[in-house]
Parts: sequence; C-alpha cells; structure tokens
Amino acid sequence: MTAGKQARPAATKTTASIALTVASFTSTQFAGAIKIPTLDRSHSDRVLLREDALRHPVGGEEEEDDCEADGDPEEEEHEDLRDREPPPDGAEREDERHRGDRRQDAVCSHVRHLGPQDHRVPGDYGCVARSKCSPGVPSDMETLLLANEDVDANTPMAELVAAIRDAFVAYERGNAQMPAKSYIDLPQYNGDFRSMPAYLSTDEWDAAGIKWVNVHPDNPDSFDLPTVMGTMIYSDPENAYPLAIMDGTELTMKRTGAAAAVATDALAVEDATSLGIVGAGVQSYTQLEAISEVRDITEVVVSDLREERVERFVARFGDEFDVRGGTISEAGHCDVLSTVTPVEDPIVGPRDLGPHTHVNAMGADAAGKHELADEVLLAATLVIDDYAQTTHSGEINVPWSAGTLGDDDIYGEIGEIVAGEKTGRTAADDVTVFDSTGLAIQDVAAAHVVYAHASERENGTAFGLLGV
Ligand SMILES: NC(=O)C1=CN([C@@H]2O[C@H](COP(=O)(O)OP(=O)(O)OC[C@H]3O[C@@H](n4cnc5c(N)ncnc54)[C@H](O)[C@@H]3O)[C@@H](O)[C@H]2O)C=CC1
Ligand SMILES: CC(=O)C(=O)O
Repeated sequence: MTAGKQARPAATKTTASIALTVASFTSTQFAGAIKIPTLDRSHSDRVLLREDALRHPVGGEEEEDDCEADGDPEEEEHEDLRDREPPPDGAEREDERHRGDRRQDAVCSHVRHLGPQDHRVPGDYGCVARSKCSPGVPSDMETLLLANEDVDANTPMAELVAAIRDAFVAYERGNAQMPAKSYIDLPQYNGDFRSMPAYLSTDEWDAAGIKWVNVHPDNPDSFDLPTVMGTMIYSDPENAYPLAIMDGTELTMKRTGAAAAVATDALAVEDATSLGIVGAGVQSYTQLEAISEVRDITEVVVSDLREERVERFVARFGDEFDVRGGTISEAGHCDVLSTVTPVEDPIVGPRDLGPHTHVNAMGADAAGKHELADEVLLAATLVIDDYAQTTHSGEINVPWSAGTLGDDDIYGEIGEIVAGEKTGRTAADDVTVFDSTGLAIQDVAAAHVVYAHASERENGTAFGLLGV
C-alpha cells in the first residue's frame, strides 16, 4: 500500500449525502437547474456561459442586451459507432428546427460579463446570462427537446471537465443529493436499466435531473444499437418544470470521458504524454477527447478483441494523434490507461502496467464486473467515485464483496482530492487507479452545460410538454 494511504469508509461521507445514499434506491429527488427566465430574475442569473467569458476577458463589467452566442462550443467533430455525420454548427441549424416564438422570449436574456470578483477557479465558466423578464404567472412554458447532435454540439469538453470537477466538489461538501444508482436487472436480455437522479448546488449554479439508462452488451451485434442508451430529463429545481429532455447517450459518453479527465488530472504524472485504451467501443472515444484536455497526449495505444473497432478508432483519431492498435500490456505501459470493457474476469494484471501508470477503470459499473486483477487494486493508490456505488458495482465490487479488498485499501474519493481535502498523486505514488461507476451528478452537471449552450444558441425543438 502506498505511503499515506488512508481508509475511506462510508461513514466519513458527509451526513446529507450518505443519508440519502443509504435511505433510497428509488428515484424521488428531481428538479433541474437553468431557469425559466419569465419566472425569476435571480435564478436566471445562474445560466453560465463560459465561452462568452473567453470572448470578453475577465475584468469587464460590460453588459449586453441580447444573448446571441457567436462561438462554437465544440470545434472538434465527433463520431460515434453509428457513423453519423458530424453535426453542423448549432447556430446554423436554427432554421431547420421548429421553435416557439414564446420560447425565444423565455430563453432570451441579458448577458452580464463577470468582474474580477466573480472569477473563480476551478470551473470558471465565464459570464452569466440572466433574464430581463419580470417574475410573473407561469404561462406558455416549453420544454426543449435536444437530440443527439444537439447534445454533441453544445458540450464543449473543457467546460464539461470543469463542471464535472465542480460536481465532485459539491458532492464531497454535502451540496448534492444523489441516491445510489438503482438497477432493474434483465438477465433474460443480458441487460439492465438504471435510474440516476440527482440535485447539486455549486457556488454559482444549481441543477437537477434524472437519467434513465441501460447497459445491454449484446445490442451492437443483435440490434445494431449501442450498448448504453440514455434519456435525460433536466428540470428546474425551484418549480420542477421540465426544462429539457435530451439524449442521454451522447451525454453519458461525454461525462464519462470528463470524469476520467478529472481523475487523470489529479492522479497521473504531470508530464503524461501517452494514453492506452482497452476496449474500443462507444465510451472509448471520449476518453481520449477528454483526457487530452488535461494532459498533452501525443501517443495512443488502443486494444480490443475486435480488430474492426481498433481500426475505426485509429481512423477517427489518426490525424490528431500518433495512434495505433496494440496489446493490453502495450496499452497499460502508457502513462495513462483507460479500461472501458464490460468484462467480469480481469484482463489487466500487474505486469501489464508501467511503474507509474494511472488507470481509469471505467468499465465496471454493475455487480460482477471486474477489469483489473486484485493484485493491481491492492497495490495501487485506489481512488473511487462513490463508496456506496463502487462497493456495489464498481471495479472493486468483486474483491470487496469477497473480503479480499477492504475499506483500508481505498485511499479516498475523487471529490476529496479535487476539493483539496486529500492530495492527488505524490512522488511516492506508483500505480494509481480511479474506480468510476458513473454518478448521477455527472449527468446533471453535463445537462447543465448542454442546456445553457443549447438555449442560448436556440438549438433543439421547444414544445409544450405539460400544456401549462
Ligand atoms: N463508468 C461509467 O460512468 C460508465 C461505464 N460504462 C461501462 O463501460 C463499458 C463499455 O461501455 P461501451 O463502450 O458503451 O460498450 P461497447 O459495447 O460499445 O464497447 C465495449 C468494448 O469492449 C471490448 N471488449 C470486450 N471484452 C474485451 C476484452 N476482453 N479485451 C478487450 N476488449 C474487450 C468490446 O469488443 C467492445 O469494443 C461497459 O461495461 C459499460 O457498462 C458505460 C458508461 C458509463
Ligand atoms: C450506464 C451507467 O451506469 C451510467 O451512465 O452511469
């Protein structure tokens, strides 16, 4: 065990969050974040637009009376397994979409550029959009339907990584409510459903929602569908209005990559330049996209049982990185390794890793899944995302249930590190492991980013879901 490693039992979790975790495996905590501006001026102040701050350096007090966004939040195009065309620029898609006039009034607002007193690190999103509308009787409210391409086009990765970091901090400080992920197991279909509700409050915004998501590993071969598909409902925490319904599939890919990036930033060697990926499926793409935001990755080694997946990955990133297929051990000897497979028998042993490799163990997110050999977990500085979820369904769930690995072997939660309560990698650390199960607060934070940009750019389709 690495010097300085400490136990991280559940009992040390903040009272509010652990109480909810233990008390409820059903979804009762709803509500979302970005505000319907017609209702409340103060709440609409919380819509955060990082790009605007990039256009207007911190320090200005300038105010504008419109909320047009002229930036493209994600220049980089992204492909998924289903060969979709890269999304057009969101601003250019406006004409293609139905849009209610009243929603334009509701969405539009006023952009206040942050002064120095507003600047904060981490998670500096820049400026704050707010409504110029007065509070009033709720009427003509509409819900924004955001399809896959809308989510993709409105999720700038650097901003998402910052938002996920903030979400981990909020959770650590007890400013989030997140029942543990609940599962509906469907062994007859080799799959399951999960419900993932959360509310979180950062220094500058609060947000809430729920993701309904599945894992069906046979889907690609049997139905030409992704293994993981999700639907996200993003609601106003103040009045519970459903602000948006968005594709949770793309959202999951992005926020899973962003979580790995936050952990990599905290735990990988500073000068990491190489990334290995084991499992070249849907989630693998955003591992590279996100991790390259926090380290100067130049070399990538990707490993998969299926050669066509490796080839596809190499084709996607070959122009940007020195990327090649390789063995698990070659991938594991990179500075950073992300494992994103659904295996139940470990495929990464101690000899497959370099002396200082940081491993993002992303694939194990259900009871029985297990990618890394127990020897790796026991020798590593082991960081988890959430005690209740990782002991139930994360990378450690199998050895923890067997008693092979105990609480004393867990160094801490990622929130403790990014909140500054525990140190990240030190010179004494060898292999580090981040055990990610995927937290609902990640989805809510990601939805917050998507909704802010999509509504600002008037992307998506607004419709009167509730008729109020
Ligand atoms: N931690 C988190 O937040 C999340 C975790 N996941 C989990 O990540 C895993 C991957 O998800 P997707 O990429 O969506 O699935 P996918 O089905 O698209 O990709 C999985 C890949 O793993 C490969 N693979 C399977 N066994 C392998 C082995 N022994 N060696 C090398 N490669 C192997 C498959 O050929 C496939 O290319 C799943 O277990 C999923 O449940 C998914 C989303 C979020
Ligand atoms: C699939 C899953 O468990 C997640 O999105 O966290």
